[in-house]
Amino acid sequence: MTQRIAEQNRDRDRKLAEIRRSLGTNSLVLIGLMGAGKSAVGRRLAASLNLPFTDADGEIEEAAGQTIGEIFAEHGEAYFRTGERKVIARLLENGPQVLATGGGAYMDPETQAAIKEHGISIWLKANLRVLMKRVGRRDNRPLLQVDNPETVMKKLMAERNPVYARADITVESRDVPHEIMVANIVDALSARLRVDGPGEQAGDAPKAQ
Ligand SMILES: Nc1ncnc2c1ncn2[C@@H]1O[C@H](COP(=O)(O)OP(=O)(O)OP(=O)(O)O)[C@@H](O)[C@H]1O
Ligand SMILES: O=C(O)C1=C[C@@H](O)[C@@H](O)[C@H](O)C1
Ligand SMILES: [Mg+2]
Repeated sequence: MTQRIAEQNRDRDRKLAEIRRSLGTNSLVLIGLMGAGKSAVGRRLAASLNLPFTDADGEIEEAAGQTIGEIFAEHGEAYFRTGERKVIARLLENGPQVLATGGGAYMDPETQAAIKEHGISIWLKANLRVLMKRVGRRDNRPLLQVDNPETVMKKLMAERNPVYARADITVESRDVPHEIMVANIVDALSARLRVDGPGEQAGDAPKAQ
């Protein structure tokens, strides 16, 4: 039994090292709807890979000196999207890292192209029930500050899921411990590496070291 656990640990460490090596200067970029777990799971994924973690929403707030709610209220969504595009383009220069994007970021064609060039995109795909349960915990998401947030979420799912589906990797975001989500992402990345080889993971930046 102890031997089996030791073997599993070795297998996991081997996968983590392979992923880390294959990235070169590219980033692992988490995309998906509000509540998918990009921030919470991304932070733990970065820790497992011994990589820096960056949260685009946090960086936007820092650059603006305002919360996302304040930016939406004072300047509107279009202004937020322009800032988001610029901040993510800048952050993508800082790989290797795990980068959690805001829910709408991947909908922007320029951002999508930049992610393709500098990273591996990972869609955390969750169903409506899971998302609504999670976003109910906080009121920091301006798009959901409406009378019927579930109607908005359904509309966003219909609009965005076909676009998120272009991601390099899709991982189902379920109500399981965050560490299980990390293991699922590591397995998906590792499987993709085996299919594509270490040199085919993302855009033009150097991959293997
Ligand atoms: N696998 C999971 N199981 C249970 N709860 C989770 C899981 N993943 C995330 N959560 C919880 O759901 C909530 C929302 O997650 P998180 O903030 O990471 O979402 P997000 O994708 O970053 O959303 P946003 O686009 O709004 O930033 C958090 O309280 C988080 O701890
Ligand atoms: O899904 C969205 O459009 C958003 C998600 C959040 O991460 C924030 O980026 C902001 O609240 C907008
Ligand atoms: Mg987040």
